[in-house]
Amino acid sequence: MDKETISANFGLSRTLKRTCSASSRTVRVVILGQSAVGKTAMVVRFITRRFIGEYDPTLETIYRHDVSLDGDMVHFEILDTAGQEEDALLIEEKIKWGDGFVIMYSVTDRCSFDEVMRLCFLINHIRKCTAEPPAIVIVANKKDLEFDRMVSTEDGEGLSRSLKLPFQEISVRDGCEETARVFRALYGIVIAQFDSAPAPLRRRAVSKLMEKIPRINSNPPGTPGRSFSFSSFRDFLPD
Ligand SMILES: Nc1nc2c(ncn2[C@@H]2O[C@H](COP(=O)(O)OP(=O)(O)OP(=O)(O)O)[C@@H](O)[C@H]2O)c(=O)[nH]1
Repeated sequence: MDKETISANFGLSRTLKRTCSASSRTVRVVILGQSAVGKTAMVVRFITRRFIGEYDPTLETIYRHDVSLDGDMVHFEILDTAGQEEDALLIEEKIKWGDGFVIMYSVTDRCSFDEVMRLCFLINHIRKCTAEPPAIVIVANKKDLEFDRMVSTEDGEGLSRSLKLPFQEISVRDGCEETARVFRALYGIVIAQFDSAPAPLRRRAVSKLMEKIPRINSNPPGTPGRSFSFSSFRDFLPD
């Protein structure tokens, strides 16, 4: 890692800057999508700026990562889900926990695209009592694999229009900035909602189940602002 800090300047608008207080804010993000669409690769890219080719199928993990956004510190807690069919109660707990959601599919996998709609309805169903619609960004990954493409950009844009949700097509492998833009977009929506929601609706869900998910700190205690290298990242992984 050539930079000491991951201090992405996300170019937040002046309006958004005004709505963020100078103190740090915690934003919880849940990454959803079928297995092998690139969820872990995206989170690791965002945190380390590196693309790491192979992972074991995800053990659910919450990554904690502090980022400076135009002078404001944002404490991200990012839940990288396992991408496999799971028990309805577990998924419900995770959806209640999140402030914002990335629903990812791969342009090389039509089934993963079809899954987006289901996940979106699920989030909307579980979060239906909140004042604002849930903060969701749809992400199409692996656009570098043009020859294997099974889902066109137009398909993605059409889905985004019908669900009225922001959409980005990216390659986690090729684009570090594209990956950061996903988190910037989601952060913008979440913060705008935080600032407009009445205090009782801002209360966060706390559950025993969520406490059991292992945490990885990208900025280990004692080294504030330092990003972790891939080797230290592995050191943080649970056995
Ligand atoms: N070509 C290409 N491969 C990618 C890209 N993003 C991820 N991959 C690869 O896709 C495979 C799956 O990536 P993961 O990040 O493990 O996918 P996941 O969605 O977390 O999978 P689960 O943990 O099973 O839910 C890995 O081999 C990655 O290297 C991309 O943008 N382009």
